[in-house]
Amino acid sequence: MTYAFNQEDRIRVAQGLVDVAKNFAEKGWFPATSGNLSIKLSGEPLAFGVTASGKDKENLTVHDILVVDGNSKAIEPTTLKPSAETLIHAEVYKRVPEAGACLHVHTLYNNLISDIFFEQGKVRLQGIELIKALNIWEENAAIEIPIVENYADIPKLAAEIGDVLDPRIPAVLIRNHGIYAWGADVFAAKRHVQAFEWMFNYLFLKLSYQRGATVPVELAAL
Ligand SMILES: CSCCC(=O)C(=O)COP(=O)(O)O
Ligand SMILES: [Zn+2]
Repeated sequence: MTYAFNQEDRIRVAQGLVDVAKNFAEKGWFPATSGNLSIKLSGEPLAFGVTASGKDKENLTVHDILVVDGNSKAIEPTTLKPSAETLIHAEVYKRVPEAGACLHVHTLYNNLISDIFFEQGKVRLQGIELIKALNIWEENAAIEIPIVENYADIPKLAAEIGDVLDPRIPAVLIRNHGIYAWGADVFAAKRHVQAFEWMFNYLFLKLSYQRGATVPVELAAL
């Protein structure tokens, strides 16, 4: 298969990744080099720009991005190694053809929620205004975000994510690991990550209050 992607498109993708990384880094969403990000290049066959493995995403530059194919193999000359979790991005793009960007962050609240609700296989959110950020507009809407085990075997983890994902819900949680969320473009994917993170913070604090916990002032002020 010949890959002849447009260099202007490549620049768009690399810059888009740097911009979204800056936004998430300001929120502290890339602890200890965790997280990875991708944006699809235009056209067929599947090719996407993805962050290189082990880079400090808090200081991401366009030199930390490489272009890979649907098998997660680099399709340009590079010394960079694609993210260890690139297969998950490829799986999302194969299962959700309309997805144009896929973003992964490890945060405290997505980890807590993924563990608390793991046995149920999903976490339900209902009646929260930010559900509308997912383009779901019905009154008192309820959504369920699937949760999968954190397999060390990445092909197995990617396949499991592909099996459980619900095309109506643009995210999957990995137990005690983080969230993968996607959207038609990087703007939508970023909005989805931000909405889920806010709702997980909300849910955790609400559960804590209901169970009689005294919530630290700095968290209560979020
Ligand atoms: C230090 S975090 C462990 C790996 C991980 O889960 C992650 O998101 C970052 O991996 P990458 O290869 O994309 O740097
Ligand atoms: Zn990760």
